Amino acid sequence: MPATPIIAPFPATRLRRLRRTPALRALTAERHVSTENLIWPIFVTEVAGGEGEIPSMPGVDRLTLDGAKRAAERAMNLGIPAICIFPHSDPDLKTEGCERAWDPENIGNRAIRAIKEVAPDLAVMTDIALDPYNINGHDGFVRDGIILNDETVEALVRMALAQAEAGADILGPSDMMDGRIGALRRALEQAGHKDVAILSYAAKYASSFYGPFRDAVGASGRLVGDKKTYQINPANRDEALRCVARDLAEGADMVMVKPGMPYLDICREVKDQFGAPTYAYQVSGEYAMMEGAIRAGWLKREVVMESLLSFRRAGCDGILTYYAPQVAEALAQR
Ligand SMILES: NCc1[nH]cc(CCC(=O)O)c1CC(=O)O
Repeated sequence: MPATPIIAPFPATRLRRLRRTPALRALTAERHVSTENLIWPIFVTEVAGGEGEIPSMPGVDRLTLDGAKRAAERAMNLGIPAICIFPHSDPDLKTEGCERAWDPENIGNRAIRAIKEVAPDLAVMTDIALDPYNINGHDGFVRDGIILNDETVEALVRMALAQAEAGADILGPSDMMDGRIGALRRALEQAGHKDVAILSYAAKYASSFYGPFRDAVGASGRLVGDKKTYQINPANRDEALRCVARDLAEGADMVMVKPGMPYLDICREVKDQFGAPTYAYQVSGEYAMMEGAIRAGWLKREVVMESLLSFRRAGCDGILTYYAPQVAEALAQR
């Protein structure tokens, strides 16, 4: 933007001139959403009968391993560049020690390999946090009600190495422990995974908008307490910027703001201050709000594209959204 926008007084300036026809509006559109901007989060289950629609996320299914392969093929055919895997793990195999988190045969790692088989060019992103494998639903180890930082970071490193070994392209640490990015980056270098990217959930807030996601991965009933001792207070902006600065300094390649729509100010600020590849996560609760209202007939489906444009306007390079395949299909039909 020029420092002083030049604007002649009315009637020389009539801003409506450029809004008059679709062609003029297209010519003057400042931002676009394209398929290349999308990352598609999917839920993969290993529980027999665990597949099917997630009640609080109508239109989103938990997938079997075969379903995940089909989703990957669909993403590839649509031109969606990346898919992000969230495991719905067997509740009987969740433990306090979270050992399954770094098991090469856990459902997340099996899904990475299965997807790479059918869609080798699709970027596969993962989630790094202990919650899918933790008996108490937290992202870190719990001792006497306290979430342990340093012990958790060691486990996250093991988890990350297993994911890199399985073929992940982008690792997504979503745990909010301190020092994890540096520890992950060092371990990846040492293990020869020099080109595995880290998309840090750098500005991740302690949000109630994650509710439907916790239903989807089967963590809702388990979570003891809340995540406020590690995720950011929604009141804070400076702290989020310090988190992003810290994660970039420790070796993150890309950064994320999460949730999305209630935190657009943070997206803009992060992009302006750091100029790094910046992503927003349009989380499960945002999906549920829009989809619920659309299905009730209270909002039109156009709100989806409008919401995605808001991220582009706020400076995001891409968006993790459950709407990715739908939006890609709509864009392909234009
Ligand atoms: N590590 C957990 C994780 N990874 C992504 C999400 C939320 C995604 C969504 O709501 O769509 C969460 C939930 C949480 O922190 O409790």
